[in-house]
Amino acid sequence: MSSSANPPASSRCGFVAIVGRPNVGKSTLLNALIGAKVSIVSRKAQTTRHRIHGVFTRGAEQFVFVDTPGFQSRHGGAMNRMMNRVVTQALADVDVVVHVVEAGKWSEGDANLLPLLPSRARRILAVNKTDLLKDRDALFPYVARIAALHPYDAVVPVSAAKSRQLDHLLDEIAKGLPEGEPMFEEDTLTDRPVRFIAGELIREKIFRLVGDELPYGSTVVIEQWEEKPRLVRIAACVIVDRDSHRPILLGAGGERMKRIASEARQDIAKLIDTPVHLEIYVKVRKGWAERESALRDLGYE
Ligand SMILES: Nc1nc2c(ncn2[C@@H]2O[C@H](COP(=O)(O)OP(=O)(O)OP(=O)(O)O)[C@@H](O)[C@H]2O)c(=O)[nH]1
Repeated sequence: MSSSANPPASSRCGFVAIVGRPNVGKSTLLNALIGAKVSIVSRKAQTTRHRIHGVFTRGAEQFVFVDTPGFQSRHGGAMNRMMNRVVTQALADVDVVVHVVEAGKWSEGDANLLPLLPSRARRILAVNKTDLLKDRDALFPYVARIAALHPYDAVVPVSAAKSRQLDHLLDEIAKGLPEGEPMFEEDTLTDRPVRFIAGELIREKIFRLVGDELPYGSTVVIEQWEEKPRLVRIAACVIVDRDSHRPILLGAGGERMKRIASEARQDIAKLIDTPVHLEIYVKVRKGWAERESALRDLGYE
């Protein structure tokens, strides 16, 4: 028998969304899953409708985690319906959705997501914070109760904080990734990808801290990246579409922007393992979002 009898493992790559009501541990889980790997990716020439949160490559499998901003909505009524549409669109073409819940807890916020889980994606229920469970036997009736509400493809109890069962979760996610070449290439640690990720980290803070108030038409540009011996000096610019968006970003007395910058600075410093000095400016460029979305519709980013 020749060794060619074993065909090479085919590669898989796909989009994964992590969803769940606030505070269930989505960010912690994402960080635990991708860890520092987020620092060493660069975008291959390709287009995507998604905002990428992080990319994790494991052997021949590439997991592209995407952002689903609509889940941050805390509004009711018409706003809620609008946000549901945003969520539905964001989830329309992901391959895997991981619905995170907190072990032993189930509330309206959890239930509200069920109708939004797309049936064509692989749907995984991740029962997080299992480390807090006093009675592990209680997990079975809990899972059975939720599984009766929605036809999940898999259920995985995890602890994001203690990194428990994460490989098992990745195995279950991988089953839903379509066969295909990786969209991102693993790269050495050069400026470009790190800058790109730094921009994404700032963007993520904006989404977390400004939430639904800021319409989609904002982007982050890294304007300066200066490496000193023990410090990296970064100047970033947030481009918004309207004058009225600037005070939303800044917050009262500039507090909100201070928090965005402070949280982003900490994440970037962790990413590059060097202290960071970060300044963020806000620039208004009228009509920018429209041009941007027109470009995006044409397949450009
Ligand atoms: N004990 C324990 N705590 C956890 C676990 N995962 C997350 N947490 C904690 O739960 C809290 C919320 O975690 P986040 O990751 O911010 O939750 P989130 O779902 O991203 O929250 P939002 O951004 O509000 O939607 C934090 O205090 C975490 O430290 C876990 O597995 N075990």
